[in-house]
Amino acid sequence: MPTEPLLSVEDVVVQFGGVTAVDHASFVAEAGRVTGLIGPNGAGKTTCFNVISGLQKPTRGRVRFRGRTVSHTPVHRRAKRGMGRTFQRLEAFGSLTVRDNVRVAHDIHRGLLGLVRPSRADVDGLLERVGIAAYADERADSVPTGTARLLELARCLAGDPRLLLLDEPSSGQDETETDAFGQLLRDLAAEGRGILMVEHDMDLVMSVCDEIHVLDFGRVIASGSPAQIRRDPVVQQAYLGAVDEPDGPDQTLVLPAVQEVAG
Ligand SMILES: Nc1ncnc2c1ncn2[C@@H]1O[C@H](COP(=O)(O)OP(=O)(O)OP(=O)(O)O)[C@@H](O)[C@H]1O
Repeated sequence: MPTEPLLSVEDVVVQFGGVTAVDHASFVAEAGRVTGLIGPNGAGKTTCFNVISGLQKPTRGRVRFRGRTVSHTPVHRRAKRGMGRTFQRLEAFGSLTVRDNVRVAHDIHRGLLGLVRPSRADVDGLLERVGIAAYADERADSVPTGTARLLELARCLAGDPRLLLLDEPSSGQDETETDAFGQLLRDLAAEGRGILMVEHDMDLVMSVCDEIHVLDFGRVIASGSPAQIRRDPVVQQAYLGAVDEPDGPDQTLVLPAVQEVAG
């Protein structure tokens, strides 16, 4: 009998007044795989993340996670069931050290504030895992943006999630950091975690994802492997069409991958 995917988004619609932000979108994210969710600015990616994590109720459709429908389950219960999320904006406590931020996240996730403290080795192990141990004693608001993004990931991992929802996790990272980050994502997936990532860095998306879903005007216009997505004419049109519009990060980042194929 085929097993159900870790996460399924099924025929989800989200309307904000007259704006249809998500338009009958269906896609899955599997355990042990890195799944990319890409699309031009305003395509509905963040709204999908909000529906999946529980910040936004779908107008219609449903979300299934680990075999249960969670469309109306509160955020904290989804988190408890194994859903972890990082945000585009940084959420860490600026006046605390990097180490204490992870310690607090650990306490919050385990719901044992003040009763069972994680050991320093547990916390430092997470910092080492994401490659920011050297910043352990720095205030969170003093570290570079790329490091702050990795701190978000460490805080998320403190909850030992089965599914990680990562919203533009590599922004602010330089090329070396992004390469290391890609390897970390592969390692996390190899442990059996599912990763669903919204990301504008197409080199990272194409090198690290097992599967990619492309949104445009709220609709899923393509799903497939990086190679399939690269050569999909509908995807190329969605991005090439965006060239006529004001400059945004999507266009410059995506076009090289598309042109590579065209050439
Ligand atoms: N709370 C809201 N109220 C009204 N419209 C909204 C709201 N949130 C999002 N939208 C609209 O829904 C559409 C999808 O937005 P969303 O932020 O999900 O796109 P996105 O793909 O994440 O974009 P970006 O890549 O720029 O972050 C856009 O037209 C946006 O203006």
